[in-house]
Amino acid sequence: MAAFTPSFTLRHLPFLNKLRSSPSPLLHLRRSSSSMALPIDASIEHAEEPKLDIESVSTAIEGPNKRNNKDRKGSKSVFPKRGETLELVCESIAFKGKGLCKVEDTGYVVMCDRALPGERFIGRVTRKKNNYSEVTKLKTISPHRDMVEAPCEYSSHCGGCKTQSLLYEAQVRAKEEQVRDLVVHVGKFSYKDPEFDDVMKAIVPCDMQFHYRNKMEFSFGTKRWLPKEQLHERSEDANDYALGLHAPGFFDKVLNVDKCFLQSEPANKVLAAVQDCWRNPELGLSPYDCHSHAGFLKHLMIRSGRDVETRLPQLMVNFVTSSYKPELLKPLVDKLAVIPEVVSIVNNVNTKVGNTSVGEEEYKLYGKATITEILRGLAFEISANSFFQTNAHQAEILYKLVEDCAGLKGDGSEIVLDLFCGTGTIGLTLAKKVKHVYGYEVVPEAISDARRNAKLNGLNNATFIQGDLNKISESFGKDFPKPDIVISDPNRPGMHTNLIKYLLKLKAPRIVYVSCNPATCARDLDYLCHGSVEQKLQGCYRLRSVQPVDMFPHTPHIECVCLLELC
Ligand SMILES: C[S@@+](CC[C@H](N)C(=O)[O-])C[C@H]1O[C@@H](n2cnc3c(N)ncnc32)[C@H](O)[C@@H]1O
Repeated sequence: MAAFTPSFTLRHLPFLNKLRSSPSPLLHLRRSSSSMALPIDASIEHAEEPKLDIESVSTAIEGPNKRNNKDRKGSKSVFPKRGETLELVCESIAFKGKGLCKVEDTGYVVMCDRALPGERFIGRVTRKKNNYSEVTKLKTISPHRDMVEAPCEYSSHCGGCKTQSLLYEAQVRAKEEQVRDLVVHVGKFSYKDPEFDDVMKAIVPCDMQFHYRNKMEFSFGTKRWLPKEQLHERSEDANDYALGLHAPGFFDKVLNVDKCFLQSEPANKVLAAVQDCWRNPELGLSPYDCHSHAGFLKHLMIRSGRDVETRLPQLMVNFVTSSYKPELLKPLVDKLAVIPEVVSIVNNVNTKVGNTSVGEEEYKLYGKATITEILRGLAFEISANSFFQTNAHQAEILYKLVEDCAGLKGDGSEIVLDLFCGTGTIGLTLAKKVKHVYGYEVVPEAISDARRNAKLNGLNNATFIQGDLNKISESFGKDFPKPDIVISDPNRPGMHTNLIKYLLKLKAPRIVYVSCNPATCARDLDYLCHGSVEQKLQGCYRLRSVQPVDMFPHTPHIECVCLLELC
């Protein structure tokens, strides 16, 4: 029986779509030929240094552009030169939401930010990567397919939403196709296997396509970023401060925004109130300058939740500043405290030059230090810096899928190991049906929240332990009985090789792998099912299902819930 070998000459989706409709009954869902020559292996084998970037993934999907520097006519280089302009048509959306295009005649792959399927445009080559080139769009000749009017005025510049002008159905279709491609080309599962279409579930769309984010972090900046066509509007006014979102690709430039369609209406009231007054010279507030390191205000974080009893919205406002000067924040606090939904205002003080929102110290300025949210019937307390699912509405669906995959007997006999447990949400939503939940997480505050959340919900069969799962030692696992079900929900880099080694030795009957990065997820599924000679891993799991879920409409992010069963 022939195994599937991803070919360098694969066409992208049209090819896969054709194959999908005619699966061969002779082939099995198994590792493709071990003689994978794709350079992806070198860049994605190491979870400790995850280098699964757009380069490796586009290579994985497309195959590298041939190393032959002549085209078929033998005269012209296939590699477009830096600065060269090309007329291109976007074929599909690839990893990280970039538009994938091919140069006419040579088929050379170029990636362009914000190019959407069907769009014909002029692009300038800006960068040559190993196997493809990056292109900046100069001018659209004809628009993309499935075009809709974007409701947000910032959508064509803001780094947050990249596909607002693409019909939602087309967005989810593209995400579903990306997951399939990654499972085949990075995960090395064969689409020709008769089970493949059963394993690959249709994406679950999000029925709330705007205002779904419960956490937004806006940055303060000394100089507002303007798109080229608005540069003439730049005022010569010394106070050209901005509060908004980072311009795509710039850590130091901020696009000023007065309203964001991804956050709730009450959260927009907070943003508007701050925008309304923070530049007032009488307040003496200054934005932090990440070059000179002068200035006070770093970020404005707004978190939304719901009151457990009334189910009414409640908000936490977190000012991240470079020093502790509560008197400077007082006028802002007074202005925000009158917004009925605001129940908590805190100040994270980050004195370091780094511009992260987690401070060394946190001070409560108004109300409570936490807000609450309800998920699968349980109440959760959330503090400023702990991880909580950013789309709580869709998290209900995600967690239901996790529970379905866990396939609990419901007799209270099973042990669940909840890896990367955050504030304990997944484990706790399963706790009532199992004997005990053991949760592991690196952030100490999240562990405190998880313990508090267990108490809050009257659950005393959950143990949460703080630890770095990238640094597990031989003794890991000695503190808990062998689990029946492992839930693993790592952040974007996926699982460390040592953790995968541990899981392969542990041999729990089921692993439910929840992922926010289908590329690293596909790599880890490959390790768990097929093993790796280079990493000395012997795979022992069978992939039963991969369920993509759209948690973040209009953005390139894709969540997946995967079920693995011990062979
Ligand atoms: C995608 S979140 C999942 C959280 C949780 N399962 C949930 O659904 O809310 C990933 C979590 O992994 C934690 N994390 C990241 N790296 C870690 C590491 N090396 N060891 C342990 N936990 C880690 C993060 O702090 C974060 O809480």
